[in-house]
Amino acid sequence: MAQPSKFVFTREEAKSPGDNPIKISFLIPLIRKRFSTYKVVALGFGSSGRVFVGVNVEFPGLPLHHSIHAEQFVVANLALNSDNKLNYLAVSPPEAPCGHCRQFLQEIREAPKMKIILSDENGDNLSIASLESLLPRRLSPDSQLPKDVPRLLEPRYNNLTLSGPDSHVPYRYPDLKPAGLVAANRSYAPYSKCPSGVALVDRQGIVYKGWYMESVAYNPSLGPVQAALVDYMVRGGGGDRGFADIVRAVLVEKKDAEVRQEQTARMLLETIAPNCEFKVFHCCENPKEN
Ligand SMILES: O=c1ccn([C@H]2C[C@H](O)[C@@H](CO)O2)c(=O)[nH]1
Ligand SMILES: [Zn+2]
Repeated sequence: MAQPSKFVFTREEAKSPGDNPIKISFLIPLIRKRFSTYKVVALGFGSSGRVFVGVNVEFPGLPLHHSIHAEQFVVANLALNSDNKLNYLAVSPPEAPCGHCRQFLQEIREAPKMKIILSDENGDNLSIASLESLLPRRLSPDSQLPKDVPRLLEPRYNNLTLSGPDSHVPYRYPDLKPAGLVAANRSYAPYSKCPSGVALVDRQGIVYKGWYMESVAYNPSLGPVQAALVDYMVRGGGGDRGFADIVRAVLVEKKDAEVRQEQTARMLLETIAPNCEFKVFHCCENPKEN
């Protein structure tokens, strides 16, 4: 039987005393023990009743803005598991989500109503604040996007197909190109309209994928490699060997896109997985049917 993920708890496992979802922060010390090298842990309570874990991820050798915040990890974990709502969010005490994450979280529908669980440094004295109260004068996606545009975590399909001279040439590793396209088709890029997806393969031949998630405030956006690394970590990729076990990666994005991930993705992968073979495939939007 497959090992259960340490990054997703089922409804049963997440049951806290009294089965009260707001008490999910009782899980934090447990996770902290498991991930003693990480400093920040976040827990997200999704609409399916599962609890999703996030940790902060730093990349030695790279500028700090490539890091993944624990809260962003939670959001990517929800997205990978197709849970489309984040009802409660807790961060390891005594932290609360930082400003960057408060802004990133705005991309989720009805984000202002999201409940943030706060506690003292021991994890006691729980209280709940709405995200709105923590970020009252925010830049809101509502001012930029029509209501019917799917928000982050809502199902979406970008209608992308592979394009260019090599689009029909099978790649040596047949799983990878379609996985990158599937990821790009789930990417949330409503502002730039430049979606992208990444698929990674480890030494065991297991495929992981993740997609670019944009923020209306641009900088809090999560890159497609970072999102794929969340999948890699959630599913235990690399075991104790970490990212060095990633042997191949593909990026799928639009050719000549205004927001291009290629250079950053290459740099990130070269730094964390020096033996990784990296390939870029281009895509375009299928013409709309009348
Ligand atoms: O809300 C926050 C604030 C910081 N961090 C991480 C980023 C970095 O890895 C470390 C120091 O800021 O903590 C988070 O994960 N969430
Ligand atoms: Zn943060």
